[in-house]
Amino acid sequence: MQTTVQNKVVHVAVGIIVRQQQILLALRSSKQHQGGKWEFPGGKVEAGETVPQALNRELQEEVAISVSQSSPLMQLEYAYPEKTVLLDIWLVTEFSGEPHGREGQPLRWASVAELTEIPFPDANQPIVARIQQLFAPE
Ligand SMILES: Nc1nc2c([nH]c(=O)n2[C@H]2C[C@H](O)[C@@H](COP(=O)(O)OP(=O)(O)OP(=O)(O)O)O2)c(=O)[nH]1
Ligand SMILES: [Mg+2]
Repeated sequence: MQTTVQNKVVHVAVGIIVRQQQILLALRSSKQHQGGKWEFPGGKVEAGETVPQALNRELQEEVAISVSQSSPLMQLEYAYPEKTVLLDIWLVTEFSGEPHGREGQPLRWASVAELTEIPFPDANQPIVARIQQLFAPE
């Protein structure tokens, strides 16, 4: 008999945090899923939360900023062998606080051009393409 291992989709709020044409990245720890890759900060949406609420909470917990302006950019579902994620990706264009890795994770600001050279989780390629499109000169 064939068994299908497909747990429910994990809904994740992800922030593309922009300041002076650069984007904030955080290094996922080697112990995490997709560890050792750079990510756009964010995390799982909890029961009863809206996505903007989850985004604000996660960005506060992970990089110590408060979102003051954001807009939805795209949604992306991706099936890793071990789980499926629904990435709910928001552009964060205004925030307060100076970002730092509150969980000890290294942070970096990357230009849009640099994004193609950086190792991201496998799901992220369409996000990078969308950001490049967004920032492309006319
Ligand atoms: N934050 C973030 N997660 C991503 C990206 N790309 C990608 O595939 N993911 C996946 C990795 C994880 O399976 C999931 C996010 O979960 P997470 O580990 O950040 O969740 P969390 O912050 O709530 O952390 P935890 O408390 O469960 O450790 O989404 C990305 O760019 N940013
Ligand atoms: Mg996270």
